[in-house]
Amino acid sequence: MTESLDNTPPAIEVQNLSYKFQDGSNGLEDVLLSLPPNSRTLLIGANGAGKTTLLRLVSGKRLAPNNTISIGGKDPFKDSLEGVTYLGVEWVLNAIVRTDIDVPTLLASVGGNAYPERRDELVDILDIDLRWRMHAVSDGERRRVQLAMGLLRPWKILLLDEITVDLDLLSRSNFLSFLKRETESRPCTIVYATHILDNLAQWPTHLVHMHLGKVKSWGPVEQFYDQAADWTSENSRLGELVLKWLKEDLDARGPRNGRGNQAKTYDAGGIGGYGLETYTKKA
Ligand SMILES: Nc1ncnc2c1ncn2[C@@H]1O[C@H](COP(=O)(O)OP(=O)(O)OP(=O)(O)O)[C@@H](O)[C@H]1O
Repeated sequence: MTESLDNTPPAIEVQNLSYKFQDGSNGLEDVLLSLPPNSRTLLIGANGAGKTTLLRLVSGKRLAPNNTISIGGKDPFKDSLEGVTYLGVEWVLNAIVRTDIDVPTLLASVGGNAYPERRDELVDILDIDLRWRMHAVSDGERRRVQLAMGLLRPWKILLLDEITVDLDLLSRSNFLSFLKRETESRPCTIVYATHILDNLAQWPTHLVHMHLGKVKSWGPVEQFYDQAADWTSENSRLGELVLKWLKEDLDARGPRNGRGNQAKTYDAGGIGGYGLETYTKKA
């Protein structure tokens, strides 16, 4: 049965969520989260921390144990919720956006004509040329069309699994501003897993820090920024916080393949400066 989230505040509640993959390995361990309606959450963690696993479970694409995930009071897997949009790798790889097809046809195929104002706004914000043919566009242009397709229907929950890597800085900034306006103007909630923190410091309302399938810390962003009050700018504050988390996580995880030298961290001279020239090995 497909249910709609129309009359429910889009809160995401996760309780005692543990998940094992088919091969028996641990995916998630005892995850607890409570993300309020209209929040914008950044999901932070090193490669392999469990971000995609969590997003796929929350989206209802994978079956989670009973009573562990609730979206607006409903189970996203059992109720196959309408209004939950998950944009991740499978969606990015969809072959249709590489065929010789024009943009208006593509947008119409995902319901664009039912939401003409949203369609036109997205075309504008993502700077899409309606004359493009999809087999002959750049990766970033293709991604912009895909984003317009993915965001067209007015979702209530948006789960983004790093899908902005191909966007130039201005397109990404416009896209993130659009998402922020959405959460400020209608009942909807966003969780965004990303490694790219440029110009993101003002964006999130909440942070979730994952490591080895566990949520190490989560909460309103102010809580974390308070801990980092002495950092100079907003951007370096978020960047430095995440760099600190990832270094701690690497230390906690320990060496791979039984070799000590692979788990060392390198001081890049501060994230704000992108000090690639000043790498110094730490013990
Ligand atoms: N189907 C699977 N079976 C077994 N292990 C898996 C499976 N899918 C993922 N994993 C493992 O689960 C862990 C978490 O993977 P996941 O894709 O959730 O990480 P992530 O935080 O999204 O990483 P990234 O930042 O690289 O996208 C990884 O160690 C991965 O190897």
